[in-house]
Amino acid sequence: MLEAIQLTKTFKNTQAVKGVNLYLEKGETVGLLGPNGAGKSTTISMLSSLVRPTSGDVLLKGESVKDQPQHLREILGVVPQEIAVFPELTAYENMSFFGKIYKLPKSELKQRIEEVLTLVGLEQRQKEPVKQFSGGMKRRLNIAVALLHRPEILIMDEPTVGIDPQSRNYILETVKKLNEEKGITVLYTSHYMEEVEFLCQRLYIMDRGEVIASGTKDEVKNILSSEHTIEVEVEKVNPAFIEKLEGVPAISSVTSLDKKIILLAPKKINLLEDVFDAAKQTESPLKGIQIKAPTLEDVFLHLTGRKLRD
Ligand SMILES: Nc1ncnc2c1ncn2[C@@H]1O[C@H](COP(=O)(O)OP(=O)(O)OP(=O)(O)O)[C@@H](O)[C@H]1O
Repeated sequence: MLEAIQLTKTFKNTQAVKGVNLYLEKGETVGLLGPNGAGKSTTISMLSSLVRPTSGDVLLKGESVKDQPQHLREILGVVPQEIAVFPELTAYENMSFFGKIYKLPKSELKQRIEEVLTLVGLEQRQKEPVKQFSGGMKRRLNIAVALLHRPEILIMDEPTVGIDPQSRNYILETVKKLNEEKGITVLYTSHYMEEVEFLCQRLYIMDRGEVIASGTKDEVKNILSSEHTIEVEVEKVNPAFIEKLEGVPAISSVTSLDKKIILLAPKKINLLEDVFDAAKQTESPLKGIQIKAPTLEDVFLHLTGRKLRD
């Protein structure tokens, strides 16, 4: 339905996006995952025709949107990261303002506003000025604005950052409902692995401007299917201990995070003895050891050497 072909964006000296390919099939919810600065917002701005690519193209139903972004805008709803509503106006007045911009017929406007405000759970609060809303309520209103013109595709840029858990759950449930009941195709940008796990059928992982892994959730986890993760808890990370572990041939990656050292190694190999030996030789007291199946978070760690939320 919507496809990015070798999208690239360079800002002065920064190559924010470096040849990204991705696609959305009708009816899917797709996750775009990556840490801050990975290039997610720039990618979706190009996908939505808000930013012109340095090179590459965006295809809607197989046709380039470069010279005709209007058709894309008609069927696309974009929920930006920043809240883009007027604080002095009520929720209803905000919706009415954007409805007029979208040129919704007057006869339809009132009913449509009520429909979308109900969808995001704000129908009871529609007469209140937005400045009285919590951060989560403002974000829900932001989503309502994007839905006003009945888009077929919804692109959401980290819609749950910095809000209370209740609003977050509400937003996640709303996105699920929009996809499952209304058939809206969703591209959901996030740096929360668990949100993508809950919502999406497929995902793209971006880092430093590039897609570094993609596929269904299982396909991405299978990148590490023959590996297991060993989490070693320590009182203090001792560089000599890390160095010793890095010297163990069977360990494919060693990452230290706070007071945890995360090791990846083939499932067949029992590493416990090597870990205990390394700890003893470097006089590093251990607080605990856990062996786990890899998660999407581990895949990210393995591919980049960093945690998603550094
Ligand atoms: N208008 C701009 N001018 C210059 N550099 C920019 C501009 N927009 C983005 N960048 C840079 O491009 C890179 C990618 O930024 P982008 O906002 O796309 O990442 P992101 O993955 O969405 O991160 P975040 O979660 O922080 O929004 C960053 O290094 C950023 O500083």
